[in-house]
Formats: sequence, C-alpha cells, structure tokens
Amino acid sequence: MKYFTTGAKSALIDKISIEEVGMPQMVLMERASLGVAGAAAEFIKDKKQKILTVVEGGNNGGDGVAAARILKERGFNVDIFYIGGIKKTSEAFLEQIKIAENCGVKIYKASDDYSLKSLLVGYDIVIDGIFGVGLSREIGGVQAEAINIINDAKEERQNDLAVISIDIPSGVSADNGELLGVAVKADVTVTFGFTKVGMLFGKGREYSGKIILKDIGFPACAVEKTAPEYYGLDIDDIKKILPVRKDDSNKGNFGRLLIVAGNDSIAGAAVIAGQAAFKAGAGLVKIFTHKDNRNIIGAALPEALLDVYEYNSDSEESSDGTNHSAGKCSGKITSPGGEQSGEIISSTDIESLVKWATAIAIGPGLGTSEKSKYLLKAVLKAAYENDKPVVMDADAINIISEDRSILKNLRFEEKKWIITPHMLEMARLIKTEDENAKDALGRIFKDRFEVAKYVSNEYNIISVLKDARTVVSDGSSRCFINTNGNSGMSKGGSGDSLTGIIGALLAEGMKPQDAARAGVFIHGAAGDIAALKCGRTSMTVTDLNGVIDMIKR
Ligand SMILES: NC(=O)C1=CN([C@@H]2O[C@H](COP(=O)(O)OP(=O)(O)OC[C@H]3O[C@@H](n4cnc5c(N)ncnc54)[C@H](OP(=O)(O)O)[C@@H]3O)[C@@H](O)[C@H]2O)[C@@H](O)CC1
Ligand SMILES: [K+]
Repeated sequence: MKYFTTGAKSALIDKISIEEVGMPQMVLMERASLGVAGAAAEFIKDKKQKILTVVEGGNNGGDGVAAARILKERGFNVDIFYIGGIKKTSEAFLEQIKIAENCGVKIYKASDDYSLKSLLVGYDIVIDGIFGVGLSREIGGVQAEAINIINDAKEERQNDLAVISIDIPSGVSADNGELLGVAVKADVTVTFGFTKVGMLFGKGREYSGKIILKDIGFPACAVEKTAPEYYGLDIDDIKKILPVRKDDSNKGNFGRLLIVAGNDSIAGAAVIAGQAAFKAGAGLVKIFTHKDNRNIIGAALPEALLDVYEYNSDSEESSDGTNHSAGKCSGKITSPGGEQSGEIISSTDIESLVKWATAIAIGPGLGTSEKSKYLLKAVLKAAYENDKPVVMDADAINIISEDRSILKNLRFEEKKWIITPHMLEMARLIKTEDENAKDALGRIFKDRFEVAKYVSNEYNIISVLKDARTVVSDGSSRCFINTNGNSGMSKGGSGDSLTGIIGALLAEGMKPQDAARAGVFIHGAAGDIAALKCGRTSMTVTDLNGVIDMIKR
C-alpha cells in the first residue's frame, strides 16, 4: 500500500517529524535536495548545460538553493534566481542561501534588477523551487510573472529547455490538482515522501510530467500519527484480497452473476459486461435482456445463460388472452411487490432470477424509459429482499438520479451494494434542485473525495467514482485512488467491462469494498496490457476484456 498526501497532511508530516520526533529540519531538507540533485543529474546529459534554479523564500525555495549547491559541488553549471516576493522568508531558506553563497553559487536577485526573462535565455534547465506544499492561495504578482516566463520559454524552446519541479509544480493545488492561478509546467517533478494527491488528477497530473518519488526518511511514527486518508494498492495488495481459485473446484464454486443489461435496441453492453465477467473468473453468467438481443448475445457469448423479457406493449394479445409474439416467453407477467404490473413479460419471474444469482450487475445499455425504470426497481427490490449484492452502472445510475428514492428506500445496515458513476453521472446523482449538472461537476473537481464519500453515506453503498484516476469510497475518511490505466480506455464500453469485472468478484463472494477496489485495479491493469499490445489509439474494450485473465491469481 502507498499513501498519497494533501498539502495539509504533507505539512503535518513535516511538522511532526521535526517538532515531535526531533528530526532536524536541515537533515530532511538536505535529503530532499540530494534527491532533486540526483534526479536532475540523471536528466542532464552534458555538464556544460546551464541550470537555473528559480526560488522563492519558503522551504521549497530552501530545497532549491540546497539542490543548486549540491549540483555545483558535483561540477554542474548552476545558478540561482531569487524572486524575493515573500515578506516572511523561512529560516531554513536563509540558512541555505548563506551556505550556497559560501560555496560560491551565483545568486541573481530580482531586487538587484536582474530580469528572469533575459537571464533564462542562456540556460538549458530550470529547477522550480518557487512554491511547494505551503502554497495557500492563488498566485499573482511577481511569482505569477516568473511562472509565466518559465512556461513561455518552455513553449518556445520545447525540448531545448527542461523544467524540473521540486516537490510539486509551483501553482498546482496539492489537494485536487487544480491550478491556483498559474502553475509551472514541468517535465519532471521530484516529490518527497509521498506523491501529492493533486499530482494525480486533471491539470495537476498534466503539469507534473514524470513523477520521481524520493524517500527522504520521514519517520514511520510521524506518518502513522498523521494517518493519511488517501492510498493506492499494487498488484501484490490486490492478490491478497482476491479469492483463491482452488484446483478442486467446479463452475458452481465461482459464483453466479446475473447481468441485467441492454434493451430492445442495445445488445453490445450486455456482451461486453458478460465477457468481462467470465474473464474475471465468474463461474456462471446469466444475462437478462430484451428478447430482440437473443440471437446476438447467443452468438457473441455462447457460454452465457440467457433469459429474455419483452415489453408488454411489444406483444399483441389475442382475444383469448394468449401471447403470440413472445417467442420463448410464456406470457407470465411479473408484478413484483405490487409495482405497476404489465411493463415486462418474461418466462422467468424476476424474483427467481435474483434468487438464482450470488450477485447482480445492472445498468449497461438498460435505457432510461419507464420500462427500464420498472425493470430496475423490480430487480433492486428483489435483490434487497433476498439480500443479494448488486453493482449498478450507467443507465441504472441515470434512472436513480431522476428518482433517488429508488435507492434511498433500499438501504442496508451494511454497505452491500456498489455504484460506479463516471464524473457526469455523479454530477447528475448529486446535483441539488437549484444547481445544474455543470455546477455539480465543478464541485466534484474541487473535492471528488468528499463527493464520493457523501454518496457512499447517503445511500449506504460503496461508491466508485470513475475518471482517469478512479476513486473508491466506503464512506469513511479513507479513500482508495487507483493509479493504473490509460487514455486508451476512454472508449465506449469501458464502463460495461468494469461492471462485469466487479459483478464477477461480488458473485465469487468478495466483500463489496474489496470487489470494487480489486475490480477497478484489474480493469486498469488490463487496460495497460491492452495498450502495450495494441496501442492506446487503437485498443478496444474487447482487447481489454481479452487480457483480464493475465492479472493472475
Ligand atoms: N518543512 C520541512 O521540514 C521540509 C519541507 N520541505 C520543502 O518545503 C516545502 C514546503 O515549504 P513551506 O511550508 O515553507 O511552503 P512553500 O511552499 O515553500 O511556500 C510557503 C511560503 O509561500 C507563501 N505563500 C503561499 N501561497 C502564496 C501565494 N499564492 N502567493 C504568495 N505567497 C504565498 C507562504 O506565505 P503565507 O501563506 O504563510 O502567508 C509562505 O511564506 C515542501 O514542499 C518541500 O519542498 C522539504 O525540504 C522537506 C522538509
Ligand atoms: K515547486
């Protein structure tokens, strides 16, 4: 397991390490600077290349000054530009300036009328030590000017100018990846102790470039005491929570997943979810879909069991009451729990389908018509009454967004169900009456963790907020951030595949929180393998599904 820290948590780890554990600040700073110098040295091909370290007067600047001194001692051609726009400089920064001057490092001060723009022309590498995790508000004035000069020079010179940020690109919010006014666009960011949460999302991710994580020796007790909320898992962590696949087994040992997907004009979503579920290890998969999909799904996924329904309005009832158009449907009308009956006709009633399953996945390609709503309500009600785990995606979420009472009325004591909205679906799900989806989306970008946590607690479920970095919340203050996966997965059907994987893991008996975290991880890892095989541009969700089984148990 690895932690990710916000600005406040990073500062707290620094503080506890220094004030309570007694680590000298200059020791931590020296280690941090050695990390920066080491990473920069690897990046610099030719010692003749000129490096300019641009600093402000906080501890991030202190790191920058110390890194410049270390590089100078190692024979690199390095100078410092000091912006000097902060009134209250840190003591460590001032100490570092003294040491650097004693070691003969040239320091250009803006207060001596040196211009960053003119100076920068003669340099090949910029080290950004303007702001670190102490950035607390929008950047303006001289610091914004310096950042714009660096970015403009980078834009103009592209690969002829390399930019290395210390700890976090100056201007990126460590909490959410938003830009506080302006931010340095780095090629490489050397970060200390823990990757900052803001470097994983949105602009923060883009502006960080390649992230190099350096252990600078924060004591474990200081980390434990701060208890970082955000964490990631690696393949070994995931393997520990996946059920063991015993040799002495049969298909009945690996769960029975009921997938309720598709409608009278969509079949593909059910196929993709079903393929993913088999590849993720489900023993039996039954697809419950509209009768028009029978042949397509039967041909595309012959290993799946199939049960079909038709809409009551599809069928023409003869005067004797028999149904002539239902194919294999017997004409039995399900009316779960006194709901308005007659919307769906199927040979097997919904209660029996749900009872057969060890888990249910519902939503892909379901549509949002009144009939789809009826079907969703009936399945969820039966799942609730029969205590079955459910994963809900896509149109299931869209329907619930329009009538949130569907889910609110089915609250378990424990969090047994999983909901997997992408950002827009989440916006629809949380928007208040006087808010539009765009404003709700803005709220998610500001604090996706809080939103995921809110939905988890509001409905007492596990919430999986899908994005380039998916987060999973169980409603507690802790949140899982998935860091694998790639842009090749941003294609139609990707969400259906995730639903199938999570459904399979639920069907096998995994706890919902584990099924959600492992499902998201496996989906991302399969996406990465598919990208290696087929390329991000051309990979399809079928390619991704095809390699799910490579994440071995
Ligand atoms: N502590 C340690 O032991 C270690 C720390 N380390 C390093 O220190 C970094 C954190 O250092 P830091 O806390 O000094 O914060 P930093 O980011 O340099 O800037 C703070 C200054 O900026 C100011 N300021 C803020 N926003 C502003 C704005 N928009 N516009 C203008 N001013 C603004 C703020 O003013 P204030 O908000 O207090 O008014 C304050 O004066 C960390 O990222 C890592 O690199 C490592 O060496 C490991 C050991
Ligand atoms: K920085």
